Amino acid sequence: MEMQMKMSAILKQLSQVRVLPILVADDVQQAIRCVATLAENGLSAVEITLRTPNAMNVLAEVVKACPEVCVGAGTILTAQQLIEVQDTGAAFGISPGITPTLAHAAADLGLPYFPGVGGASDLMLALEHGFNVVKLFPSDLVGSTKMAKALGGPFPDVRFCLTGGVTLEATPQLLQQSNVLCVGGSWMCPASLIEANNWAAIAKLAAAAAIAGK
Ligand SMILES: O=C(O)C(=O)C[C@H](O)[C@H](O)COP(=O)(O)O
Repeated sequence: MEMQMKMSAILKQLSQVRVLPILVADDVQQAIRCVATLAENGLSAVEITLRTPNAMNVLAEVVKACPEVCVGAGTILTAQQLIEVQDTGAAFGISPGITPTLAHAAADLGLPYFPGVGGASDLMLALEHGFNVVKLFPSDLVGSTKMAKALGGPFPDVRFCLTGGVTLEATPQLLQQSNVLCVGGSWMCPASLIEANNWAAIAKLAAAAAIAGK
């Protein structure tokens, strides 16, 4: 599928679910079980961070095991990681920030990509490379909806995924800001519950998050 079509499909999905769970996992079976639990409870898109030694393998196996889920990769810090992410068949990539190298590489690869921004200069770099949907990170520290609203003045066509410090309680209000596409967060799949294989607890957190996104 051509990049623009892939991107449109992802944006449509994110605009429907509006809450993107962020998973840190190193064990393939736990990650598959976690992503399946999130999806069964209404969260049909997920970001798997590349923060653990086995994360790229986890990503590849989740992509294979959960074809009904829109699986993306997070914490992309290098162009090499972007290439590896595309090879896994992941739907999209996300970074906590933006560099010219990453922006060039993502544009060249044609992988749907959401760079991270913390302010206007980052956003201008993203726009130079054609990226107008970005992750605002760390959202709570750089002003959350106030920042998104302020950036909406000079950049009216940009939409944000607010990530970093987002909570269940804050979600409905954050999603009311008109240029916020979605929020991301790790609260519905905390490491302690994954370690404990407590899928029932994750199911409850996911269901509540899905409702908050409606
Ligand atoms: O590693 C990355 O690139 C990330 O994706 C960072 C995450 O977005 C945040 O760490 C999630 O923030 P919390 O919901 O506050 O845990």
